[in-house]
Amino acid sequence: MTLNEKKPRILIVDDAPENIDILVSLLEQDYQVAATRYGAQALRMARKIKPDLILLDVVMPDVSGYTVCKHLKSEEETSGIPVIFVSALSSPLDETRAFRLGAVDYITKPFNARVVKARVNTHVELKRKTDILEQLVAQDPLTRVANRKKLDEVLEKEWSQSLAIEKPLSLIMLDVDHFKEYNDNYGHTAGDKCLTAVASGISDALTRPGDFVARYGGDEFVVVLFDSDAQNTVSVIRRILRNVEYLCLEHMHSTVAEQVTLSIGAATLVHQDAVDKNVETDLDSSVLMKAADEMLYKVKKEGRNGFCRCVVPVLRESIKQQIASGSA
Ligand SMILES: Nc1nc2c(ncn2[C@@H]2O[C@H](COP(=O)(O)OP(=O)(O)OP(=O)(O)O)[C@@H](O)[C@H]2O)c(=O)[nH]1
Repeated sequence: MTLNEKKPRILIVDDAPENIDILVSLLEQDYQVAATRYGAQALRMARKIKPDLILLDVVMPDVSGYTVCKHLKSEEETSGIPVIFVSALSSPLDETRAFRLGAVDYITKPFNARVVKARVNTHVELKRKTDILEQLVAQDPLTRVANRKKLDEVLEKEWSQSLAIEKPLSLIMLDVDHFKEYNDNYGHTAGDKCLTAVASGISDALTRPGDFVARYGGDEFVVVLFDSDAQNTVSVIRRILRNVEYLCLEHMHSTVAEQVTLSIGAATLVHQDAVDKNVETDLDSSVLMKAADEMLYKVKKEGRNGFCRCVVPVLRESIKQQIASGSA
């Protein structure tokens, strides 16, 4: 491990303080260790600190380890955390139940400290490799922003969330102007560098933790902004345009400017109360892509190097439910 690398995090959950003490002293040299005696608190801590591994007792006074494991595996943000049960229960039935619930290992008490450490090391290493693989699967190898597969996943999730809690959702589609000419004249390697720099310019313009950028393909990028109304979306677009302008990437073969510029189309999903002919009731996330793409096409047609945006109205879910139940 290099100096800058953080130690992996381990959460110990055991109702006996003496067991916690033994495990902490065994692991604290190589890991950041947190501990709790309560199942319910273990769930809260797991969501907050996102440990790389959980050592979980079965019999606890409030919530059993089995229940904790079931909850961990059912929630998206904690389902990937490996769980090793450490328990005095040693029947095959107990062990198989733990594995059925998603545990990666089962250690019976009284345990041998060296064996515990060896098993912990193995599972933490496996988790590290899984994390790397998951990141690679979701990443565009050239620009290191998310890839299209990840975009599909994120958009679907944000779309459902937007409908469920009636928050606006914005999608921005960005395309480098005359990128073919850039490639043809400056070469493919310079083209790659240009795309990487543009991707950084876009990423740097995104300020909130949930803001998301993906390479859609070729010289096209897509940004997804949850809970971002039209006004905030315009601010983000302006920041992106400014960042790319500041890159000062020479493009003497563009008809628009002497440097690399972008054309941008954006669409914002807004939730409305009234049923009128302009307000759609049943839409899916592809409508935002389509609307942003149409706006992008408009900008291209009008001379490039700028942006155009629109609003996609959708009927509030709560109103839809009232209509369905006949109370509206
Ligand atoms: N260097 C590089 N070029 C790529 C990559 N992926 C796609 N391209 C090139 O991107 C160019 C996209 O060209 P077009 O779709 O015609 O777009 P454009 O020239 O920007 O035209 P407008 O969008 O209308 O301004 C093509 O020349 C592709 O070969 C890549 O990963 N690296």
